[in-house]
Amino acid sequence: MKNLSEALKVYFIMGSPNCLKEPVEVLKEAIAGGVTLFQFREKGKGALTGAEKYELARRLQSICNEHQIPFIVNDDIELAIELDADGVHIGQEDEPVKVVRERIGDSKILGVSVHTPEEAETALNDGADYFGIGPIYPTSSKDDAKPVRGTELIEILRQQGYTIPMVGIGGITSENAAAVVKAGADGVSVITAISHADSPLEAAKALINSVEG
Ligand SMILES: Cc1ncc(COP(=O)(O)OP(=O)(O)O)c(N)n1
Ligand SMILES: Cc1ncsc1CCOP(=O)(O)O
Ligand SMILES: [Mg+2]
Repeated sequence: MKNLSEALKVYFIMGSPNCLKEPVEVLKEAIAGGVTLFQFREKGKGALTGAEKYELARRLQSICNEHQIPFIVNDDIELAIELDADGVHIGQEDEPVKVVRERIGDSKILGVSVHTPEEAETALNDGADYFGIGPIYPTSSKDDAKPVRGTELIEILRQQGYTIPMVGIGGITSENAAAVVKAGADGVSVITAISHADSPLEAAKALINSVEG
């Protein structure tokens, strides 16, 4: 894998509830458009469970593997271990960072959502490899999202000297992505901007262009 900061440039997150067409097609197009990292987040109304969830994860993972795109699993540590995924992403309401780091080992990527400088310090000390920060802008993809705070926390953490890779998340589009990177993020993570686009390929390309400036 290239370095993590590069891999976080355009981080596509998706599960079947986010897709207007076949998830496999959406992911293939997003990869053709240049996304650099993928998170399997099978969550929300109509989300698959059990064998169906496992099967979809496996199919999406094999597409990622074919294209050397790291495959990250959201929340479900069991699934990540079973699939030998490249990493996991957890939030403050998920299993503790320390426990997850022990379970997945040092060679896997561990992403953690942080909303305050205190959470950032703890997550870093407990083994996080990158921070997910948001919602930066209003989002309709997460019912229990915290209040929107713009790019403030990214700026604060960079001012405090944090060098850990960071991505912004929440309501990010090709129109506002550049501001997130300007604030100090290594990249942007998006669901809708790609999964609901008429052309996920063109949407991914536009995001890459905005992030690269
Ligand atoms: C890259 C990235 N950042 C933040 C999140 C949100 O994680 P979390 O707070 O655990 O919420 P859920 O996604 O589990 O609903 C993320 N998934 N990815
Ligand atoms: C998972 C998550 N965590 C904070 S906002 C969000 C949803 C991001 O989705 P979108 O890119 O569609 O706003
Ligand atoms: Mg979570």
